[in-house]
Amino acid sequence: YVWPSPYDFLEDAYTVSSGFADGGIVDGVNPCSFEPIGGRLAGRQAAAEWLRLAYHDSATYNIETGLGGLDASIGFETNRPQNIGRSMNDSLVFFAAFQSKTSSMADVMALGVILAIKNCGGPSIPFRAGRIDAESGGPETVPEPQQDLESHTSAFALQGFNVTEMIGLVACGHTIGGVHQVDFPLSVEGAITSSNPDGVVHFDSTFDSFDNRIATQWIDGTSVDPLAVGFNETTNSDARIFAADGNRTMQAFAQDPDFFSAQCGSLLERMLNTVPKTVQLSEVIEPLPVKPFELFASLASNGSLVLSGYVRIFGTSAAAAAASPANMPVTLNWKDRNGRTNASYSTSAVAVSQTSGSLWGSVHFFQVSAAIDASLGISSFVVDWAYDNSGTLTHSDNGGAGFPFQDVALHQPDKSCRGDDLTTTIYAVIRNDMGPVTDAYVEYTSNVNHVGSISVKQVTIRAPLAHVGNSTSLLYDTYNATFPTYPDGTQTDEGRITFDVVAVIGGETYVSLSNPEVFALC
Ligand code: HEM
Repeated sequence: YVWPSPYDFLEDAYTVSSGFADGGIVDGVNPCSFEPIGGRLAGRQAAAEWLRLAYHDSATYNIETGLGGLDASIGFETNRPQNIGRSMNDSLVFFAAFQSKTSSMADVMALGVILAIKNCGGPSIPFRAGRIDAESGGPETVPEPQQDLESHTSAFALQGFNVTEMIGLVACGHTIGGVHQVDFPLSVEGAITSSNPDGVVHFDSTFDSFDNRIATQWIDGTSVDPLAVGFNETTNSDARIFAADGNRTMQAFAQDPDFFSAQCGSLLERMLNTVPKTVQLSEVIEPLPVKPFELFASLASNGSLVLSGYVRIFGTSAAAAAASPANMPVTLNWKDRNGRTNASYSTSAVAVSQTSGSLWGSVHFFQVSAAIDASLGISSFVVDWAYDNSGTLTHSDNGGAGFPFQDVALHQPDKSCRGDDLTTTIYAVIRNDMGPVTDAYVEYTSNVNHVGSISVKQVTIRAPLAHVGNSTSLLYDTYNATFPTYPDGTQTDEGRITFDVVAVIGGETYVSLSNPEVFALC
């Protein structure tokens, strides 16, 4: 895809997993053994909890009706016996922080699982976005360990998975994590200690590695899986499932770790992409090689435009990994508002001193700060860059047309502020030399409790921008809008707040997209 896109936030979170501009999701599952709630719950494993959560959410799918699947309906289902334990709500609370106008809970869950599995040494699962959160719970179709093989086979068939695929999915799910005595006393006993307060018994000896150990131990008779060799025959559902095809699938997994990894990759991809039939998923989202990050233009006190923010460069090559950002030439060349280029429409971006990490390659950030003559303006830019000073420059033009950039409706972040009375005031400047401004407003998206679920849902309000007067430039007028930070009173601090600044002039709409929440006090 090309920038800007509604998927930019998810792409950022997918791509950057540590350091500067850290997306923040991987921090919840790094290392793979990491306990939830910032490492405070001994014996529990966030990565495993996320994967179980996503499975239980997707398990409401019905292939005959095309309803259910990964739609965050799990938020309304956590009080069911099938979903026993604190883990599901803990995971949902973690994910809620990443919900926004452009990232549903179901998308964040899918992304979380993909990042967690990769970080645990598992396969690279392609990520698609576009899931829509359900408004209520789904049917009670999550399999339970005391059920017989026939029930499990038909439950998986209803979700669209045959017997071989059921064996695969269960083995891929049960290669990390384990069973907790506090929640499953019929399957685990004598495991609770002071350092293991929930009494977890892992499925295999490498619970913190997404590997084929679950299969090798099952095949060579050293399995420790409480749902396979547990004291209670009735709840040994893994044993019944693993042997459902005479152990053929488990044997193949045990023999070939690459086969296991590849099968898990494609089965889990299908599981995560099991969505209600009305939902259209996006194309696969992969890191863009060059992408702006938090790049915006505003009007300075001397009347010139200032372009500020960052450019991100991502690559998977050895050169990308070896590059030292301080030695990378990165130049941003823009076109003025009439589409013209000029040698002086250029600025060097400076390497950000803090490094960044990605699970998928190497990622480097460069800071942009350029004054632009307001009368000339800007309409798009390209980035010319190389991994070292002697290298030939790569010309990145965002798929051909350059990175589009409008200079008509600009948020003024240094003026916008929050009142003590929980109001937010957004300041903007809008060009005054293009004809009458027929409409101007802020579209502000915040989060309200999703009653019945611990996740949140988004509410967007439109606040008209009122004309205030002049600005520091003869070419721009100042506008502002004041509205409640939590517009309908039931807002929560969870989830991300973003807003767009919009101006309509001569039938054209100009938007300053996805500005971050305002915290400065008035
Ligand atoms: C017949 C099908 C299945 C049954 C009966 C079953 C049952 C269970 C049970 C009883 C637990 C223990 C939960 C706890 O103590 O917190 C568990 C854990 C887990 N399950 Fe399954 N499961 C099934 C299929 C799957 C599938 C298909 C996946 C994913 C693809 C999956 C992923 C997990 C994970 C990751 C854990 C570990 C959770 C943790 O350590 O907190 N399960 N499962």
